[in-house]
Amino acid sequence: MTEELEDEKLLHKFEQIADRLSEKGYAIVDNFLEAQEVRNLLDVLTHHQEQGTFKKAGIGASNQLQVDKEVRGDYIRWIEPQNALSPTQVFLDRMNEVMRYINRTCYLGLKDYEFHFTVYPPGSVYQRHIDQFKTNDHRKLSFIFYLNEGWLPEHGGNLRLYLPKENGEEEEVDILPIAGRLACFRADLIPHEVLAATRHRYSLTGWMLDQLKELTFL
Ligand SMILES: O=C(O)CCC(=O)C(=O)O
Ligand SMILES: [Fe+2]
Repeated sequence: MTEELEDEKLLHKFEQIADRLSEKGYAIVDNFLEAQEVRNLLDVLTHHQEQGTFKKAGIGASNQLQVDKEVRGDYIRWIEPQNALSPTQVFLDRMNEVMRYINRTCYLGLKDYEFHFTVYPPGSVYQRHIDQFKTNDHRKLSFIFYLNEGWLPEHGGNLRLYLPKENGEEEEVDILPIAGRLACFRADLIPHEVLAATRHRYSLTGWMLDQLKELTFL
């Protein structure tokens, strides 16, 4: 593929994200990275797992950490951009481009982002929640990038969004966590949950913030 055509395709993906976010409050884009780039990210995740650096995820802001298996069963490892391995850097660079594009078109005033690697063991869930902390509302957009090759509907593990409708009811949207798929939604508006899967479910999860990360404790 020529470089120009590649740029055009990428721009189209950014447009899709921005348009769908402003129209519907969520967006799904497939093949957000090349298949090989997705595989490289899964290799990095596996490497971090072998290092034993994943931790059981908690609920709420870090200073009121609570670990509750019923509510949330995933394991996470935060990314430190300054120490990121090159496949992770490729992902972060792409997210940076997304952030700049969204800022030019959606005026959300995004200033920074934070991401972690995520593993849901078989049978684990994340019960219905929204991603904005009560004590810290700097998370504007939520992003999940899935790394699961050969994922089939019978494996379960959907991300289920509950979209508010005008009549006060909700519309459910189910999203399979397939390799190369990026899901994003308004962190302040859209309740969602992760359903149990029969396989390990791998992803990168993160947020775009309207404040620099090092200031979000303010
Ligand atoms: O993995 C997903 O599909 C969603 C994860 C999620 O909701 C969260 O980490 O807050
Ligand atoms: Fe969430």
